[in-house]
Amino acid sequence: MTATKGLEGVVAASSSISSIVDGVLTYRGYDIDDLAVNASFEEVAYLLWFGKLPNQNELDQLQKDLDKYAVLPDALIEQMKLYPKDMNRMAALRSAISALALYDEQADDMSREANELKVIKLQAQLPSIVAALGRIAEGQEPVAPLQGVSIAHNFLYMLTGEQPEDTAIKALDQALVLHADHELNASTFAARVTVATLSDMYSGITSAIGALKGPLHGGANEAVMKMLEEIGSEDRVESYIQEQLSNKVKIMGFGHRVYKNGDPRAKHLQKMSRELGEMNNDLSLYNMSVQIEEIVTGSKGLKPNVDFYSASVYTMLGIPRNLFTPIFAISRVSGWAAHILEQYENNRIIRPRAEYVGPNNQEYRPVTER
Ligand SMILES: CC(=O)SCCNC(=O)CCNC(=O)[C@H](O)C(C)(C)COP(=O)(O)OP(=O)(O)OC[C@H]1O[C@@H](n2cnc3c(N)ncnc32)[C@H](O)[C@@H]1OP(=O)(O)O
Ligand SMILES: O=C([O-])CC(=O)C(=O)O
Repeated sequence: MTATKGLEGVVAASSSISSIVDGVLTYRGYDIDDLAVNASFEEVAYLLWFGKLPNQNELDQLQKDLDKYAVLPDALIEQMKLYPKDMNRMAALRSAISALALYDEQADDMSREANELKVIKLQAQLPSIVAALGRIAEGQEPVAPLQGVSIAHNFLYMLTGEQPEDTAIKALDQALVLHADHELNASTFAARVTVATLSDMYSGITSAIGALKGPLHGGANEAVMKMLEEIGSEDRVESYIQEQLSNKVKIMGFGHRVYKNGDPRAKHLQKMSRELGEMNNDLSLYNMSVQIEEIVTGSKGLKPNVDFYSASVYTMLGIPRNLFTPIFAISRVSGWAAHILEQYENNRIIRPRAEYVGPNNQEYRPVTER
């Protein structure tokens, strides 16, 4: 038995949710380039869960269901207020989603019907939790969700307490579409491993949030922004990046396990970053990002991934850095939930083997003889 480090190239599940073939990403057979410019996040979430784009009645019903469940249990809000103010927002989100299961009487009901309802509840509640955590950490009261508006609109409203601009809603909605699913990435795999033991959906999503938090995965978007802040100005990009590269430090937001010729989502986020910069009359973050890309791609051949330009996009939308990865989770919970439903439909426990490389033939000696 020989291990494949990082399971590179190992096909570990069959799935009909999303695919990456020759650098083209599709959700249920729809090209991400098509969905990114034409579909709303709600349509995409429905597509991932139910395998088809919704008609108007189905979309209206989804909106009603999301409205119904977006309101958080009071007890959860009170609990979140007890979290330390300097909490890591992803750790707090992981804890809050785990706690949410305690307030769902159907958490352990494994029927398809109950699981589909949990999908809607989680999609509705996760944005409310992220916005509430953002406000609580700043010493503000959470803002109750609006009814009848998109998740992008509601999230920006709940975070700021103010009606967002249409351009901000559109940009966030597109970012949510782009992040919704991505085949067997680390957090989706974590979710599938957890529920393949026939554990409940909340456990699967909690595992996924833990996996997304790391800087090699979803946490990279915050790490990119930290890097941009450290660089500070366009004239410092070249020296900063060259120094990192010569010290063999990874440049966050670059590289990918599957895409070797570029992530198809990055160009949409780059365009959004430029457009927001032009609108704000401040292209500095965009220009710095382009310079970084030129240097890293030029010297290492590495291309930006989905996390690279999303950092400048979210900052220009006025979102604090420590909420970038939670926003990724607001979108990706749609994909995690679709994968969990798929796993339950055709389940087998996920239990690979390990190649043992430790010592052999050891003999036990009593503690007094060691
Ligand atoms: C939503 C997402 O999860 S997208 C990914 C987000 N993560 C990041 O942006 C973090 C930075 N990138 C990385 O760490 C990696 O590219 C990953 C985690 C995305 C992929 O990892 P792997 O497939 O294991 O690639 P691996 O780390 O083996 O890289 C191959 C080579 O490229 C180098 N490399 C990969 N990414 C980078 C980078 N961002 N900066 C500098 N060098 C890099 C590695 O050091 C390695 O070089 P070597 O062969 O000389 O040792
Ligand atoms: O697929 C991966 O390994 C990481 C990624 O881009 C994602 O989860 O969106």
